[in-house]
Amino acid sequence: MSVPVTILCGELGAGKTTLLSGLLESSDREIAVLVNDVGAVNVDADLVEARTDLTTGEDVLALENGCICCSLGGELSRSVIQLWKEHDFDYLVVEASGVGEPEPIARQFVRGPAGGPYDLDAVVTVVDARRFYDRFATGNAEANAQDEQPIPEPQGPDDTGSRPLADLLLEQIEFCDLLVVNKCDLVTDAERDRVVALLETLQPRADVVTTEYGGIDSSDLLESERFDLEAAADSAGWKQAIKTADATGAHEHGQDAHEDSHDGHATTYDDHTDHPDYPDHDHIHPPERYGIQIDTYHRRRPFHPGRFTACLESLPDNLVRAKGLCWIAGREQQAVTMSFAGSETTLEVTGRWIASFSDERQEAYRQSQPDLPWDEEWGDRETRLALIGRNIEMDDLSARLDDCLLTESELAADWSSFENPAPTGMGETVTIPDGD
Ligand SMILES: Nc1nc2c(ncn2[C@@H]2O[C@H](COP(=O)(O)OP(=O)(O)OP(=O)(O)O)[C@@H](O)[C@H]2O)c(=O)[nH]1
Repeated sequence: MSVPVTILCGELGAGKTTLLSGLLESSDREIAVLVNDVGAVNVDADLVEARTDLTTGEDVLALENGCICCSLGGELSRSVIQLWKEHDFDYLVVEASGVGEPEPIARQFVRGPAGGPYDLDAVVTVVDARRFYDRFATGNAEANAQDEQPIPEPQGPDDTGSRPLADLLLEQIEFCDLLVVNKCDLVTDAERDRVVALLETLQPRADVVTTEYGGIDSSDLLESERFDLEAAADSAGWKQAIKTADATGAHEHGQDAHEDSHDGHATTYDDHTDHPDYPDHDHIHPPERYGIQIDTYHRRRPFHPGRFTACLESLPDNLVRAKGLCWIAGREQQAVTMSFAGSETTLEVTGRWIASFSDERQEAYRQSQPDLPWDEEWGDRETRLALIGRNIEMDDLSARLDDCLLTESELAADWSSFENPAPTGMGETVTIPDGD
């Protein structure tokens, strides 16, 4: 029988080890733990080893050579298979380092060799409620006054740096089955509720529990059978927002790309009203009183590279998350993914526009994707962004983005003559700091 696995993720210091230690103490199962920490000294392994009820002395296996996701192909699989062969246990918890992406780890247990002896049960992300609130949920001062909540004191710079770890934190939130909102002793009830509402927007599929010092019932965490790879990979709030916009016809099939289109589709959730396009869950959506909004921005006209990157340097404070594909003039081949997570923005080449391939290949791709929207002149090139914010003027943001689109005369100009900081090679990433 395969051994169930829980992957435990979360920011550095969010409380993963605290939660795990409590779990090892309270559970009567034989739990093996795989810890991956960054840094030379593996503090967590020592701590967890001291508490684990396995007795061989090798119960906690540490992947010390850097990051779990970099050593994934080989070391992780080898380690867990070796663990399985040499020890007797009935559950495995993988504590990912605070800088590990959960998806590649999860894939190892689904499609990799570790998928044989193991069965991935759930991906759990621990969130530090205080830090999350201060970073993402405060909104503007006016909004806080409306909510009659004191404006929290700034916490000062994070010892881990706020980015790209903020981006990674959102990815950990966007790819998980259970969110544990820890350190609730450090927030007020109202702050905690806002954090929960925002998390439910960012990851509508996950269950959310709130804890202090990781105090969670082991049955909530182990053998929950929550994991579903495809659903997890597809369930991020921003992806759902883009899908919803598509489903509600916000798409312009074959529209003249020279014509400005304003098809942004804004959603502010009503209390107790289920979103029509989140099929697989039944919890209440982020209520309107928290002022959380989701919008999509879709245009079939390229951005001017200079104006667009300047705009990304000063995105509104209340924008929590933005992600999606961008069409940037001068990058006619590259489909660029823009990702904003609270402070900085990254632009990464994540693919090629189908329209940049030979006619033959275009035809083959289009046949395999008959629903792909296609413009006579520009093909599949387009910008399609999901925007998630709190008390934010989405129309103003859309107008600011529109100002970055090429003007009529720029459309007719030589786009390669524009100064262009956007990345060029596949996988290449450019980080644009917040200039404010
Ligand atoms: N106030 C408060 N402190 C907590 C809570 N949970 C954990 N801590 C403290 O936060 C610090 C970090 O907790 P850890 O459990 O080591 O966090 P971690 O996520 O394992 O950290 P890394 O291994 O560095 O990624 C420790 O000092 C804990 O005692 C909580 O609910 N409230």
